[in-house]
Amino acid sequence: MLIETHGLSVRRGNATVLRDVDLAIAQGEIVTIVGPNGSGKSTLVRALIGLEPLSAGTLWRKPGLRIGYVPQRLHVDATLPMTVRRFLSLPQRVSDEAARVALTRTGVPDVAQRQLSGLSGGQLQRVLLARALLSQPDIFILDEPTQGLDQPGTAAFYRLIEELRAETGAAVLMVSHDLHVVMSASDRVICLNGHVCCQGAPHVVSAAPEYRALFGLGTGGTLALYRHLHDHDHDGEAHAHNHDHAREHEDA
Ligand SMILES: Nc1ncnc2c1ncn2[C@@H]1O[C@H](COP(=O)(O)OP(=O)(O)OP(=O)(O)O)[C@@H](O)[C@H]1O
Repeated sequence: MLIETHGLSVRRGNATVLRDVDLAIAQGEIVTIVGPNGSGKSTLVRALIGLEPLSAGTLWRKPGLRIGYVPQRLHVDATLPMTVRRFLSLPQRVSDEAARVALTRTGVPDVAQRQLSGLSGGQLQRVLLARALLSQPDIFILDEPTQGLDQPGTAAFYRLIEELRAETGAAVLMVSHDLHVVMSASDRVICLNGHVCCQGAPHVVSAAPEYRALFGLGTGGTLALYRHLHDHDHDGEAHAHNHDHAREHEDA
């Protein structure tokens, strides 16, 4: 295992944002977290990285685990001059050659001397991925890395993630709202709503007629998928836990 949690909980003020989360990520697998807005996906990712203190439970990371984190958003201050090349050497200095190889591998070979603030959304995501790649991670952790990209851009980005997984053997943990990605590119799907509502192999979900009817519905489809997973028993392959219907309806 690379990362394992037991009973992980996170509070913010009086609110419990995450409660009793048990999960484990093994080497080389692609795990996708889905869930409605505000269900704690980003908080979970940040907790796994060590950016959120736990209020209860345990978090174990393999000793020496290297994480390549691609955040949901990077707020680039346009008044702060910063070339892509310099950015790639933060916090750890990398050679020109390593930077060139990483940018080429992520499909943006010509941006090294460009200002970070002048990149398109798609270029910036690839630069962030190049930076993650440079840390030679055991696991990539990506929080909605394709937010703001168009459909072809999104598809190409996820193909790249899969290629990198195959080439490096790194695991991938990502938050995604894109149903096609969840179904085609994940080994395992975790549904979150403040706690783990259910998890299982995507084929278990995609085999269901209800899911087929939903496939391709776009943004509405994610929540529908999420409901579907709650409403059906998948022969024990997905584990249903108690879940918070009031919250679900509120989010709908
Ligand atoms: N900095 C913060 N201070 C206080 N509450 C916060 C903070 N960040 C998030 N929260 C709250 O924690 C809960 C979980 O937020 P989180 O961002 O983890 O959800 P999410 O599933 O990633 O949502 P989204 O799909 O909208 O990105 C929400 O109720 C949110 O309002």
